[in-house]
Amino acid sequence: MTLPNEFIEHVRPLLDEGEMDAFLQSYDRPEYHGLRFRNEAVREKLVSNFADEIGLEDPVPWAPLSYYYNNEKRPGLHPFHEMGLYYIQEPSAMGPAALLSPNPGERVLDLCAAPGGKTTELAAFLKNEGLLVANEIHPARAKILASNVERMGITNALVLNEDSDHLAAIFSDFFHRILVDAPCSGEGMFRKNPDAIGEWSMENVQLCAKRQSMILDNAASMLMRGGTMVYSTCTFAKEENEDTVNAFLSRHPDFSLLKQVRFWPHKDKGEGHFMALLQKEGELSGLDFATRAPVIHSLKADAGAKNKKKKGSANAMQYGLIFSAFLQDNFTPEYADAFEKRIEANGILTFGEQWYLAPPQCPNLSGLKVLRAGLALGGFKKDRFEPEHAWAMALQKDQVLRAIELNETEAYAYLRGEAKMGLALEKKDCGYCLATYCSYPLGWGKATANQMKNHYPKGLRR
Ligand SMILES: C[S@@+](CC[C@H](N)C(=O)[O-])C[C@H]1O[C@@H](n2cnc3c(N)ncnc32)[C@H](O)[C@@H]1O
Repeated sequence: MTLPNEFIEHVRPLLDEGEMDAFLQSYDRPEYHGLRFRNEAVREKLVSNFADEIGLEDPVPWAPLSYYYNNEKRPGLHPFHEMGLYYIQEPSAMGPAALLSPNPGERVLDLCAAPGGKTTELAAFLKNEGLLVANEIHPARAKILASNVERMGITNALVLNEDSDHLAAIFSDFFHRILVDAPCSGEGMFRKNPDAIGEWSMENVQLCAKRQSMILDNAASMLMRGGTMVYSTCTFAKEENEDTVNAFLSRHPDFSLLKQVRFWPHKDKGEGHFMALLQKEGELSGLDFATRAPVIHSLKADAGAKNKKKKGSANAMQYGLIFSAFLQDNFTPEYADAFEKRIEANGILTFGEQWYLAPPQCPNLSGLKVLRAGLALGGFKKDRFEPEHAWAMALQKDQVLRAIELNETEAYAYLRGEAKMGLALEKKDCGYCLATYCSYPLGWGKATANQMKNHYPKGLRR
């Protein structure tokens, strides 16, 4: 691989004497591939039963639930990937969220989040407890972020499409942990993405450094006293790394640097990455203090209010009843009861006809561009409730009354949008059902006497 001379000379002062050869040679070696499991239970089952099938190799030492894999096995094309059982992620890129390692129940912000590698990793730390705000400024990238959040069955995320500046004006001293995975000149990704070499210039390095400082200042104001923040880039440039951090520390004397880490392609099994762990002085408040007035609609009062005027549409109270009936008809009594309790605690958010189970500690959403707010449950078509794919991805097989287990061929057919034919079901077994493979959800189906109709979203079909 041919690297620009100016880039090589720019990196040289960062390396020890004699290290340059090893650095340059690393560009002619194949890249490392990594994946990260959704949670510990999935990790255990897939490592025990499917390690060969998905090409698992050694664990990635710096990130829980993570493994190198053999790319010839193409785990990104396996149904497990669409089922959100793992996320394909460059191994070094797993470092920043692992360094931040938030605790369940905390309020966490991923400020520059798309496509969602680190968001989904932070979610694994949070175990769906606490609030995860995932923000991305670019609208198309924010949509990809939202779909990855849904694929991974995350129920406590608020996905926003905002400029960091606007968020800073709203969320002052709000988060326990913040990840700033800043836009950068991407030098560390040249081996993985050689096209980026052509876009590299010293002007761009300077431009990125300026933008990073602005984003970091925004993040600083959103962090609670005592909270921690990780700043990360996938570049080598000192201007975007140590210099940015040092300039930040001199502008913010209430912050201290706890740790600074660099990954190098000739020393570590991953691409180039930089991360710094920073802390705001003071004591971290408990997790139980009230968040600012949440805009949460109650199940019975506000839900469906927008539709009240529509001819023939149900009123707010009826929507609540239709939804309760849907819960009773499709889920086990244990799940339905627990879900009603979660509704009482978190509230339901309505966006038009779409219902969401709000994330815990949900902030006031007015004035924010919201793509997802908690768990997308579904919407009302006249007097019927139709569940969202996101809900299926957040379920376990034993929580629903009807699940239809598919074999491998049928699982691939399901992901293409095909129905499963040849069933002979009794009336009680007809209705919404969870299509599963290896006992994990693929998505919704709707069973009639002789077939399961496919409800996999058209936009996701292969
Ligand atoms: C390095 S990428 C993030 C990768 C992501 N954290 C992951 O692990 O998948 C940086 C992202 O920041 C976004 N971005 C740039 N400026 C921003 C700003 N002012 N506020 C929020 N996001 C911004 C870019 O569009 C880009 O998607």
